Amino acid sequence: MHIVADENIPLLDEFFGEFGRLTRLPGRLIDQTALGDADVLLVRSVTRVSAGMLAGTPVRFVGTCTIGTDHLDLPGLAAAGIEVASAPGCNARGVVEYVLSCLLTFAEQSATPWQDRTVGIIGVGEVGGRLAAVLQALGVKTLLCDPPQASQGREGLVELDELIAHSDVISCHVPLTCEGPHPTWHLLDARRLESLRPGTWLINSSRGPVIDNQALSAVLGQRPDLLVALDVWETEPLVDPALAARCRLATPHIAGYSLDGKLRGTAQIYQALCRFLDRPASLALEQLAPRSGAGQWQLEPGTPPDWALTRALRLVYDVRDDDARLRAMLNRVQDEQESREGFDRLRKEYPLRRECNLLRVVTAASEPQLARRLLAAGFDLGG
Ligand SMILES: NC(=O)C1=CN([C@@H]2O[C@H](COP(=O)(O)OP(=O)(O)OC[C@H]3O[C@@H](n4cnc5c(N)ncnc54)[C@H](O)[C@@H]3O)[C@@H](O)[C@H]2O)C=CC1
Ligand SMILES: O=C(O)C(=O)[C@H](O)COP(=O)(O)O
Repeated sequence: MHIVADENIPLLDEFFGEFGRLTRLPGRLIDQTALGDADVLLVRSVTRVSAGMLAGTPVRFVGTCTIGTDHLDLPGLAAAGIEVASAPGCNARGVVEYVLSCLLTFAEQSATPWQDRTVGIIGVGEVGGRLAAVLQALGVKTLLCDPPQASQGREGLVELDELIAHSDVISCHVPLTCEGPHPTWHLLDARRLESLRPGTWLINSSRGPVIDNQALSAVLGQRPDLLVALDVWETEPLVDPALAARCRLATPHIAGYSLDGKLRGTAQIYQALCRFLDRPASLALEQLAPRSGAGQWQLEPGTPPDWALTRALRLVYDVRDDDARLRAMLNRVQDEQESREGFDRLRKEYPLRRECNLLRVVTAASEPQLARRLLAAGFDLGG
């Protein structure tokens, strides 16, 4: 068997070596010619895969080690009889940590406590659902919008315009879709962006085109009161430098880039391939992954209780580091091609980031009450 895979997928040899020959390629360079006689294609989010691309190749299985699937032509691949697997939820915890870190940063920048703000969450699936759970456990008021779930009878959800009208913070966690009853392409368009409440904090770690970037740049030019964090960009890997300059936080699509999240993605696709080939999945992530990050964080002795959670979050992940790296790259590059390459390099050479064990950090700091609330949220805070 011949497997062609994005070189940025970790543990490729360990999980897929037993299946046959492995060819690693930069994800953006995988095309029909590169596939050659491949039977299996393993990608992350930067490789667009359609039935046309696979026509004439032996590929019968496509696995994406990511949550998002907008880079795959799912109906076309299904019609061509090609099996497709993705990795739901694999890096959701990392994205939640990203959003929490944005909240802390905006709170510091605006000298406003984030716990007092109403957080509107658009898309309440793996990421949005976990974010809502942890915020609610911390006593933060949330407004949730998810029309697909509403149409299936889920209660307690609001319409998007109502969410916008009543939220101090808005965080987007929808898939990118252009068709169907609830498309998300330009979900936040000029009209909705103009209607944001004064001082709104807006965070997008879903997909770039969920927000009309041109409209956002124009609105930010008129509305310095809005604090915006963008992890994803409409023209990725190209970042509009003027828009980045108007955002308070700008990062290169790394919200879910914990090592743990990436490894989970690989393991989920390994299991899916084993199912497809009807063979036992003999390898488990626990055997192959480096030891968990648990225990590496310690709060300073005497950290005041009301500061413990903030310190714990900052220790685990600090979005300001990723923001600084992207801005340094944007300042350095001479042209758009260098900018594209710089964006991809920041992701390829991403520093080691482990998911948090907030609960352990907080418990170690003798914060039993806080720990109990976090635990009650059902938020999986790490092993
Ligand atoms: N920046 C990053 O590093 C990462 C980005 N993502 C992106 O985040 C997206 C969400 O991830 P998950 O929560 O795991 O996906 P999910 O599929 O579990 O949840 C998405 C939710 O959005 C809802 N939804 C769909 N259309 C909607 C609409 N028009 N308005 C409101 N809600 C709508 C769905 O009903 C679903 O409940 C992914 O599709 C991916 O594109 C995911 C992981 C990492
Ligand atoms: O899982 C997703 O969906 C994501 O957005 C990934 O974190 C993106 O990772 P790459 O495909 O860009 O490595």
